[in-house]
Amino acid sequence: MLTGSLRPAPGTSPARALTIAGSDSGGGAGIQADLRTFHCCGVHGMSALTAVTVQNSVGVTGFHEVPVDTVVGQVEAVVTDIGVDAVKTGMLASAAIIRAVDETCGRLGIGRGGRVPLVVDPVAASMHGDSLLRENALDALRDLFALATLVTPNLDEVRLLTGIVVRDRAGLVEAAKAVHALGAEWVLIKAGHLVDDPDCVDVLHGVDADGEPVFVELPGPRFDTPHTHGGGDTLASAITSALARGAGVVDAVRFGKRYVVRAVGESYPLGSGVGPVTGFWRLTDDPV
Ligand SMILES: Nc1ncnc2c1ncn2[C@@H]1O[C@H](COP(=O)(O)OP(=O)(O)OP(=O)(O)O)[C@@H](O)[C@H]1O
Ligand SMILES: Cc1ncc(COP(=O)(O)O)c(N)n1
Repeated sequence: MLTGSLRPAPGTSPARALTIAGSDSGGGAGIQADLRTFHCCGVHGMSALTAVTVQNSVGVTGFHEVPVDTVVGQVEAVVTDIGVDAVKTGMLASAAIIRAVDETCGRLGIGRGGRVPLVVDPVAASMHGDSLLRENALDALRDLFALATLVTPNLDEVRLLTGIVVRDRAGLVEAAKAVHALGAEWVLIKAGHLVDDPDCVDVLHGVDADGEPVFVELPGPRFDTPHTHGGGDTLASAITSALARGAGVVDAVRFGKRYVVRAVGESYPLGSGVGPVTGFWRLTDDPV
């Protein structure tokens, strides 16, 4: 449970989180969703942009990668000056960017073996099925898992990464074991795409301090809405915010699930296609 004011006490600084991800010009997913969620979770948000997508509520018509040196430069600039308490990756776009992020994070003490937790959301495609990852980048993405405190694949990403097709809740557990075997410390399998299940029960899997396997079910309702754009980003960045504020992985994931359930429950239509989840549901009116 995260307690305390969301705003820093006068003269103190809030926890700091960094997203390494792509821009969604429609504002529903990507760095826009991540920064919105960081702010609403009381965390100072920073970004290292990897790609600019041409995107709206109907789909993604193209993307342009940021040069690798500029991606690395953004990470180094903020980490060496401002410092960081947790990092999240989203759309990494290409094998070259993934490998550079892997090397940079390892060198700066981000991820397993370091001081700073790393959440890897292995974004491969948009919810419309448009690719957000260049061909031949899957091996680099799998390699990055070895550095991850937590990876958060959806069911399409599970299939791409492991070949496993999940059809029911038992399949979620099998998927969690298979993805965990790729090297991450913890794995959260998201059940949003299991559309025949009346609920959305995500599964978290890792190993406890005694080396014993741990499985945690994250139950939640399934809302009857098409407007779930950015749900995965909002979940992973809420988890990252909680980690930045000092929570352990299991508590951070429970917080993230509570956060995204509310965001999906209050999602809104936008444009002529799929609207976003409300990552800012925590905002309250300021009576003036
Ligand atoms: N219709 C829904 N009602 C309630 N919760 C949902 C719904 N759809 C997805 N979720 C929840 O939202 C989170 C994101 O899950 P999902 O499987 O959709 O990930 P994703 O595909 O990566 O998201 P995105 O659409 O952002 O790519 C999970 O916690 C999931 O259980
Ligand atoms: C820049 C960027 N990052 C991530 C997503 C995935 O989100 P979704 O699956 O909701 O389309 C996206 N569409 N765009």
